[in-house]
Amino acid sequence: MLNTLSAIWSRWRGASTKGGEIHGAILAVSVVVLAIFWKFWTSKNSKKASAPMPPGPRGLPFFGYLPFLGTNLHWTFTELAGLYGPIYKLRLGKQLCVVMSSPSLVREVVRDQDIIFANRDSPIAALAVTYGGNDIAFSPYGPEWRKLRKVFVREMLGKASLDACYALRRQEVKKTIRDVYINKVGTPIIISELTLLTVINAVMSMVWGGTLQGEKGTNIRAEFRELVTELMVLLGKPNVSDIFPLLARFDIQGIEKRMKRISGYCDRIFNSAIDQRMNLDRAKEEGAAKNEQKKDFLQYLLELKKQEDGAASITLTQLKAMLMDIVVGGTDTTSTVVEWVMTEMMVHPEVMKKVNEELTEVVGLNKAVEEFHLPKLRYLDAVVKETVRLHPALPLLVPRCPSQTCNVGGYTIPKGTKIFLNVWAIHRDPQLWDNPLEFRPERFLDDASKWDYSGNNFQYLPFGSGRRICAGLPLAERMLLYVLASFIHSFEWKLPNGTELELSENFGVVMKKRAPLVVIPTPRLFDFELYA
Ligand code: HEM
Repeated sequence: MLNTLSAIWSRWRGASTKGGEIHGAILAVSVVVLAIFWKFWTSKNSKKASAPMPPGPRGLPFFGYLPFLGTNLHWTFTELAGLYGPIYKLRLGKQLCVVMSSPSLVREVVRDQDIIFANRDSPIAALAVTYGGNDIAFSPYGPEWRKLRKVFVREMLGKASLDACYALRRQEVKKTIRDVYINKVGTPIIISELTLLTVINAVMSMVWGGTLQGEKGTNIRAEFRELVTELMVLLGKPNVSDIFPLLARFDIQGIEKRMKRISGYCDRIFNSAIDQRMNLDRAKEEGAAKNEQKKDFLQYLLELKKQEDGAASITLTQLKAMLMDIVVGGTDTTSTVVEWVMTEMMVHPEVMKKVNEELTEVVGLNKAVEEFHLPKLRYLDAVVKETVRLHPALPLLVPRCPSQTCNVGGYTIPKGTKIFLNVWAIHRDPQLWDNPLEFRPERFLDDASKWDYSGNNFQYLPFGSGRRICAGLPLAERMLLYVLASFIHSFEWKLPNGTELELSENFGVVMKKRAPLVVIPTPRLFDFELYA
């Protein structure tokens, strides 16, 4: 490079006459600046190249560490951190994985190098059910993902839109409470099933409001509950096709095939809802249908789809993939957290007592819970926060994948590595939390501003952090508290005689309780009109 510059310099000298000294000085300075830049750049790269790979277990040839993983991945990962430290690598078949479990490393990934790590390593099962990753959760980082996420977070889940569809959520929660009051008082109920159906009903109501009503609608919701349950199980299963891509075309476990079947079923329902909604809109334009007062998510999305050339316009496939994100991402997660909260309260009756007292004070025994009560339910909020500390619904978040080779914690992380952020371990780290295994909601009351779900405190990340933080957070927060507060305010919940409560976990894409919680409701409110 220096030779080339001196050649230009001598050619220029020959040609120049006046002002030669000034230009000469400029050129000399340029040479020095370029030389410094060159030195800096090469030394930076050589540092990068010399950074070692993280330590980690060797595993077996071909299989890597796969045979030793066990069923509870988050436990194995936490044990390995005890041996290798907060950042280590392991191979699962062909796939290189790096597991991190300290707030400072998480910070490097989701804050300092967020763009590099904003990609997903999408499993085949997820691609099969999200129209090839055309949704928000599994699409790669880029302009399309940014567009979808903006529509989702700002338009659909903005405050105005969530306020506008409160009536739809309320209607479904009330329906469940009425059903329990009429048909289930005194009988054992699997709380996760009751909650999942309530949340699916509420979410579907918000998604397509008035369409798909009546018996057809009821059947579809019941079927959806089963499909979502199966889908989550399949998503959480280690898939040979992901681990050994050469075998992917054989789909040995049949996971892809089953996912495609579920996806096909959902697609038919989405098409039917879209057709009905478009017919309704056409009728409205022609003046044949009454003006509807509530706008559901499908209407928002169809309006965006209509803006053929607009920067925010979306395709029909993207629209349906986003519906899938709401139905799948928003239902099982919420009902799982409700089950964990109820379980912890059963284990800690003194906590349940305090929640009841708060509800009596804030709402009153002569009224039903409304969403405007929620900000005042500070203790219940702390109970939920403590529950998701100990039982984060996604203990390893959704794995990320760097788009280029980079450096984290002084180690080289090659492009394409699958990154697990072990939030479960961070939430139970004794160096970060006093008596971490103790269930003590009060820890979240002391300094409420320090604890929220925004992902800015890297010690507490139940909804993730950074660009890929849960896109449904505003809705999740409302739905979680509203469903819980309504259930607890309306009924007293007791365990069937002789029940021995345990808190063991079942690892999956969403971490559930191994044995479902069974509880018996009795009415708590005096006025039976509140159940009507
Ligand atoms: C209690 C309920 C919920 C929990 C605990 C939860 C948790 C999470 C977590 C941990 C992530 C991964 C974040 C990361 O990688 O940093 C995530 C992503 C996501 N969640 Fe949620 N979620 C819940 C409810 C919802 C709801 C109600 C919706 C939709 C309405 C939703 C939609 C999504 C989407 C679309 C993503 C992917 C975001 C992206 O990749 O850009 N979630 N969620």
